Amino acid sequence: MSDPRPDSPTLRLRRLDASALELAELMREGRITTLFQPIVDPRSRGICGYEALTRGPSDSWLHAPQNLFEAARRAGLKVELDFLCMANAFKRFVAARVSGQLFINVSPDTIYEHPNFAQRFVDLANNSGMRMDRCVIELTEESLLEDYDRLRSAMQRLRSEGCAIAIDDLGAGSSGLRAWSELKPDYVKIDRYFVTGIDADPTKLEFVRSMLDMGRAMGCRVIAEGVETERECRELVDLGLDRLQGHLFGRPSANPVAALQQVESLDRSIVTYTALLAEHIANYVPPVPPAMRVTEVAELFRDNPEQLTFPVVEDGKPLGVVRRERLFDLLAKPLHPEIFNKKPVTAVMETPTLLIDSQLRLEQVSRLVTQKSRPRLTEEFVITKDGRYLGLGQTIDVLRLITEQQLQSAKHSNPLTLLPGNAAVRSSIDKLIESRKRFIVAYFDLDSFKPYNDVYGYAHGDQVILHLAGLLSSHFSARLDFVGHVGGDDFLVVMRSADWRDRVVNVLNRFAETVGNFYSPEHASDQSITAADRDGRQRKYPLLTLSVAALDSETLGATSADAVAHLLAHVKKYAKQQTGNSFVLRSDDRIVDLLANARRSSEMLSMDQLVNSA
Ligand SMILES: Nc1nc2c(ncn2[C@@H]2O[C@H](COP(=O)(O)OP(=O)(O)OP(=O)(O)O)[C@@H](O)[C@H]2O)c(=O)[nH]1
Repeated sequence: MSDPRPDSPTLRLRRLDASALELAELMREGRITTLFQPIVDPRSRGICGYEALTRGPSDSWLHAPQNLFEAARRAGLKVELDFLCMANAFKRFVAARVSGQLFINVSPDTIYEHPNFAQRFVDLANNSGMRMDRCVIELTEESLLEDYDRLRSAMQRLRSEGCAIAIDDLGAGSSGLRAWSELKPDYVKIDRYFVTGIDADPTKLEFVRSMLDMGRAMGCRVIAEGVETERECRELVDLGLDRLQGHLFGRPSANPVAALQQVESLDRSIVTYTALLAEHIANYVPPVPPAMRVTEVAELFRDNPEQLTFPVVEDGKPLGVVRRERLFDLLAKPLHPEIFNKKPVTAVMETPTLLIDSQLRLEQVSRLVTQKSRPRLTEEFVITKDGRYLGLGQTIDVLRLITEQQLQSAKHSNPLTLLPGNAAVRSSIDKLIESRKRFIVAYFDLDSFKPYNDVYGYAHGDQVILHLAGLLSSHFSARLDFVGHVGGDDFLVVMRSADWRDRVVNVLNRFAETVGNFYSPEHASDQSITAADRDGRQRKYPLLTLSVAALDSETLGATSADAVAHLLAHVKKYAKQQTGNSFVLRSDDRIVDLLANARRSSEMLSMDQLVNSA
């Protein structure tokens, strides 16, 4: 019986059989298209590579890669199709002259079936002028088989040529973790299932976090694919993903895009990156061999009007650089073309030249490149990885990234204490609520700070604020807790340490012990100062104390940082009404006075009482 549905299995099988001929024809005619989708480094906010994706002719049923490869498998043409795709991708990528790596899909079946896969891969790359150390082989997890010895030896050979290895779609099949442990890839790509909607799904978040932890432990970079929304991107950047890929950054296109369009979540991410490294600014410029003649290099410069520098590289080792301006100045002199044109480029290259290791931090790079008496912003230098040429860097990029990073952290931090400000605290609370993590948030506020400022002046007031900031930073865990300075004498601490109560009490005790240091001996012995109140009347004020108002997220029911702030305002009012150092917590529907608790039997006030009293 025929099945009339257009997507029915019967129709699909019939089409597959009929398409064997069509496939053989389009392979013969080379009517296979390669598209390139950018892969982004969130640290440098730039494109660092592209995945090559194959498509059949757009007017054919074989346009979709799934149909194309399935038809090839049934027709026994899978291996040949794979090699055709590789050759196509190499050719188009080299012709596009973009920088970065090329991620190229290889099915492990092809490696098993072809007796000498590695050699054929190397030959194809060499024939297209594609450097092996720019290639990343993506092995699809679904088809990873048990013959790891075979796979490993092919990968070893390719690695020795400089090629990197990635495991694709991690989490989609069942063999990914074993492949990860057996093959020790340079990259793993997390299946898009875990990425889609990660911002609203705590389980997916935990999965990705664990994969990232494993990646860190194994020295392997983790890529998230299928990133489509700003919210997903923000979540992934905050988690610390090494690479991102998806429609948000660019759809697959025949001409690889050289620059990333603006992505708000990347620009606005408040991330304290460990370090920006030289590798983040390396821009791959095809090098020239030392034997290339000066006249040919001059021709290259003419063909590439934007190019200011070409590296001279032999077997991966940088020998020097040749610069446009100097070369043309030289050739402009009488008789010089005749003298130099036929000479190899080594006769005119700049050597020794500055070589920067890819792992140097940008601050160190900046020091090295600006050491010259008159550093030029557009001057390029060579970046190496393990002594081999990786790309060129520009002084202006070093300075741009350092400045951007400084602006980012300045924008989000308090200018006096340099602690994160409101935006960062809110985002940390929102994130904990979204991931349903328990936390205690506490407001620290100085009591009667205005009179202190009036008597001692702003500069002394600043010293007290800095002292309190120091106490908070040193008493809370940098890993689990988050100390923010939300303005004036107000601090917010988001606590996840189990011993949070002790930590708060210790801050209060330490503050009480040290506050006398900020007063004159008379005021300290008097335990008070005299200042005008808000109505202009002189009155006595005790030495500075702290009010701490805290909320337990378990009993909150709050769905956002705004709601938390609203609830906290009530608790703060109650804390402010207590004399001396105070520490109150809203837990369930009650306000618990924790300091009073420590001294005498628990004193509790229901929320109704509190709201009525406020
Ligand atoms: N020295 C200094 N003072 C500041 C800074 N920012 C705000 N202030 C002052 O801090 C005081 C804060 O005002 P309030 O919160 O009403 O002061 P308070 O007297 O502690 O009032 P309560 O919190 O109700 O006890 C004001 O006098 C502000 O001018 C700052 O960066 N440095």
